[in-house]
Amino acid sequence: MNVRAANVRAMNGGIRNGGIRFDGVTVAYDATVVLDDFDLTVEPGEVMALLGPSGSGKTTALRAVAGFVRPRTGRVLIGGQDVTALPPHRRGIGMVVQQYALFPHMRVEANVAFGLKARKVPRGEIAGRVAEALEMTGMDGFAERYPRELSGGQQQRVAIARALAVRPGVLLLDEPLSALDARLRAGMLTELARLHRELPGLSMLYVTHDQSEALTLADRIAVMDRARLRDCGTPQSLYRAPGSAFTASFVGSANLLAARWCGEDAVELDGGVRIRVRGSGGGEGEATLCIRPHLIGLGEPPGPSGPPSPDVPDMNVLHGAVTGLQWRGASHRVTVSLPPSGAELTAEVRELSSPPALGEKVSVHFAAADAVVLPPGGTP
Ligand SMILES: Nc1ncnc2c1ncn2[C@@H]1O[C@H](COP(=O)(O)OP(=O)(O)OP(=O)(O)O)[C@@H](O)[C@H]1O
Repeated sequence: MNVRAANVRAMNGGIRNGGIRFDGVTVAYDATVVLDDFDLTVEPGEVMALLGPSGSGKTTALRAVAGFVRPRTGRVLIGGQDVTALPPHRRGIGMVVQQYALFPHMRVEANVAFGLKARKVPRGEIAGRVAEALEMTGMDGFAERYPRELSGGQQQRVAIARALAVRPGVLLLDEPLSALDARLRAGMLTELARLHRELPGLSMLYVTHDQSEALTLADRIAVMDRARLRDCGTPQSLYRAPGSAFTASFVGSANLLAARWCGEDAVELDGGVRIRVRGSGGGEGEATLCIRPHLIGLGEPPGPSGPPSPDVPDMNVLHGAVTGLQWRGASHRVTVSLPPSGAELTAEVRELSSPPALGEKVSVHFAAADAVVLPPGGTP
């Protein structure tokens, strides 16, 4: 067995108590409730992303697991054990925050050893555990450096090594990549995905407001809004069938239009434009129509047997004028204003060789199956 495989095995052997449960957790500062009756379960070995706008309570939820804030009511369980009253160092967690938080006066190896010493790991074991954690994060060879002698990405790897050295059952990550530039971020995301594969027992709770990080890494995403859990599901399920306009706009980009039911499988936009929608059974009254930009085509839809035809069943064809055009390298984003209401739809299409001009009249099309109806509210 090579050194790396041996390290991975040793670390896996040390990971025991994965899994997190928030059981009705409320956190308040004076009269302000910042986490409100929060229930969420992270299974052993699962990566759960906490996604939501600034101030929605993501970091507070993480700090409640770490033991840095005390819930006013409710319990936090790690590996099935109620840890609500335990101090942070007895919870079996590792934590990585945005700003690395390495001790500047200590070499890398001392930084990584810090948590082991604090936990009174026997001296003879520490060097091996430090080497193991540095190897896991690709930082072997940097043990003698000071943090100031490392790049931002390298410092964050050391921070991850430090968190892993204690062989936690739970790894808490608070926007760990947000201080890095885009290229480094992509590399670190791949690294974290690899760690997740190599340490299948390790649960991760990952706070981010970057949905691409959540979509890439998470097994499930918990969407938070104003101190509450809004939605929770796999990235695919939240993307394809979001429960609300809020979730739709946070997980992927979405066209959200105010609409009203007008039949079993149709809604009407302001001004009477009728849209065939997914499913049947319908509803009543106000609704929000959600269509993902990449599911909208520009021009008339292709016909079933070659020539274009607007009569393809279950295809919506709308006509409007171009109000926005963005080139994004591999794609164009074309925004079209629909008369008479002026509601706007944005289509993301493969790069166009001759894009339409602003003001030009165009058609757009999308399948009924791609038009999802959500509860009302949340439209711009
Ligand atoms: N120590 C504190 N005292 C008072 N209010 C606090 C304290 N810490 C956080 N808050 C408030 O709690 C709310 C939730 O903060 P939290 O940091 O959990 O949000 P967040 O979703 O992580 O936001 P961001 O994405 O900006 O980090 C905010 O309104 C914040 O101002």
